[in-house]
Amino acid sequence: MIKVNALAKSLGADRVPVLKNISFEVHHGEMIAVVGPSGSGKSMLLRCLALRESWDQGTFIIDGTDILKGGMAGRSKLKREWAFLEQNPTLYLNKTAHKNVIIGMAGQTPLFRRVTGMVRSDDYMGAMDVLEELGLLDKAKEKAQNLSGGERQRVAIARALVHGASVILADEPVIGLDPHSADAVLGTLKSLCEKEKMTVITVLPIELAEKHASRIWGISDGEIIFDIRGRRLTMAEKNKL
Ligand SMILES: Nc1ncnc2c1ncn2[C@@H]1O[C@H](COP(=O)(O)OP(=O)(O)OP(=O)(O)O)[C@@H](O)[C@H]1O
Repeated sequence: MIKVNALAKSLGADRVPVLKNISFEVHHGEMIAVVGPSGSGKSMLLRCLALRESWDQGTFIIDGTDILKGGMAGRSKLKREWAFLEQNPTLYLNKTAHKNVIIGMAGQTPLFRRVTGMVRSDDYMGAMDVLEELGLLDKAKEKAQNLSGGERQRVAIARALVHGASVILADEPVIGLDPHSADAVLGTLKSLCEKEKMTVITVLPIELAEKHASRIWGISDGEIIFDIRGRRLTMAEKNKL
């Protein structure tokens, strides 16, 4: 279980509050969509959870371990097992989509294979399977620099899946995709949550959140103003955002 209590974050010399008193509990297998207007703090929330930003205050407990107070062990477990997909994912632009996914497996690949560049055939096929699942089979041999923003996002998702991430934090992972492809990618993530108990926390547009998420957080002005199970938002909830 992930438990956050009273997370607060402010920025700049004036310490402008960006996140205020954020508290929640998340169970394995949930797919949570974060919705809210531009500038409300959605990306900052994900960045804080990924430990890419320091916290001004708050507690962060994962499966009983206090991540902010527990020394390096908890932090390195998080860095190892959580994947953070930013709006512009970091890929090796001169390497193929498939190679970018394989690189995500480096931690599980014996050193001699990493040094020699040899890849086990089941690793190779595993990466191909995930690329196919995400609708990228025909792009597997394409260099990342020739992929669109949405395709790069999916390569980053594939890398996280192949790497065996238990938690995925994704900032608008289907931006730029046509509706059919967006549904397919989010459907894959949802079924991984349901079947493999993976946890996803992702910034999404409202209509995709309503369709795919098991839970929706509405964020406005740095606060979670509603926390509901996945369903269509009421007009009152939309008006609060
Ligand atoms: N590095 C920074 N320095 C100063 N202010 C920042 C910085 N990063 C974010 N902010 C401010 O923090 C607030 C929250 O930003 P954040 O990027 O989390 O919003 P968002 O909800 O993700 O917006 P969008 O939907 O447009 O991506 C905004 O007011 C933004 O201007």
